[in-house]
Amino acid sequence: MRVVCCSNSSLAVTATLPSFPCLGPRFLPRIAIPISIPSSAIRFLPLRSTASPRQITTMASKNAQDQQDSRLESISSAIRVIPDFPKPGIMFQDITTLLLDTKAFKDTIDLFVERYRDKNISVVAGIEARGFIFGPPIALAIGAKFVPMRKPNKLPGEVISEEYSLEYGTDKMEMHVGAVQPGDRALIIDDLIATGGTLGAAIKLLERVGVHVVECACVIELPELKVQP
Ligand SMILES: O=P(O)(O)OC[C@H]1O[C@H](OP(=O)(O)OP(=O)(O)O)[C@H](O)[C@@H]1O
Ligand SMILES: Nc1ncnc2[nH]cnc12
Repeated sequence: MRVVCCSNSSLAVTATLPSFPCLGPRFLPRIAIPISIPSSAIRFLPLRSTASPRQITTMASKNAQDQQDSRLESISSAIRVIPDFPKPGIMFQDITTLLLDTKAFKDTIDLFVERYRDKNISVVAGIEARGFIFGPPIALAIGAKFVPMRKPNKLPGEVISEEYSLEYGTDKMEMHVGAVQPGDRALIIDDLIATGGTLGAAIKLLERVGVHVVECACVIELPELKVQP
C-alpha cells in the first residue's frame, strides 16, 4: 500500500503504517510516501508536515527517484499552521488558505491529475470533509466518477460502513451501496494523513465490494503521527 504526499521540500518520504497488514510493491513517485496498509496502494501528493526539514530530508533520501517540483514550495507555503487548534498541543494544518491561493490550489490539483490521468482510474473516492474539496476536480479532470466516503448517518440511501480507530475512540465511514462496482479502479483522496486510520478504513470499505484501490493521495502528511509497527 502506498501513500504519496508532497513536501515543502518536495522530497519523497517513505513510511510504513504497520497497524495494517501488508501491501503491494512500492515504487516512488517524485514525492511519495509509501505506507503499509491492507492490500492496496495509497498515494498522496503535496506534503505539509510538522516534521522538521531534516526529518523529511532523511526520509526523502530513501527515494532514489525523487525530483524537485517547483510548485511544491508554494503549495506548502499556502497552507497555514494554527497552533493549539482544536486543542492544546495540536498543530492544525489549515488548507483553507491554500484554497484562497488560486495558483497554489490549481497546482495542487494539477499534480494529482498529472500523476493519475493515465492510470485507468474509474472512481475517485473522497473522504469527508476535506477530501470533498480536492477529490471532485481531480475526478473531473481524469474522467472518473466521484464517490463520497461520509461520516455516519449522512448518506440517505443504503450504506455499507467500516469502523476505525482514532487517537481517542472510534469512528465510522460510510459509502452508498451501488456507488462502486467490483472491478472499479479507485483513487482515494484526502487532505491529510496522520495515523492512517481514516485511509485504512476507506481502503477496507472499497476492497470489501471488490474495488481495486490503486493508490491513496493526500496533500499533507504528518509522519510523526503514523502508527509504528
Ligand atoms: O490519518 P488519520 O489519523 O486517520 O487522520 C486523518 C484524518 O483527520 C482529518 O479529518 P477529521 O477526522 O479531522 O475530519 P474533518 O475533515 O471532517 O474535520 C483529516 O482530514 C483526515 O481525514
Ligand atoms: N494536525 C492536523 N491538522 C489538520 N487536520 C488534522 N487531522 C488530524 N490531525 C490534523
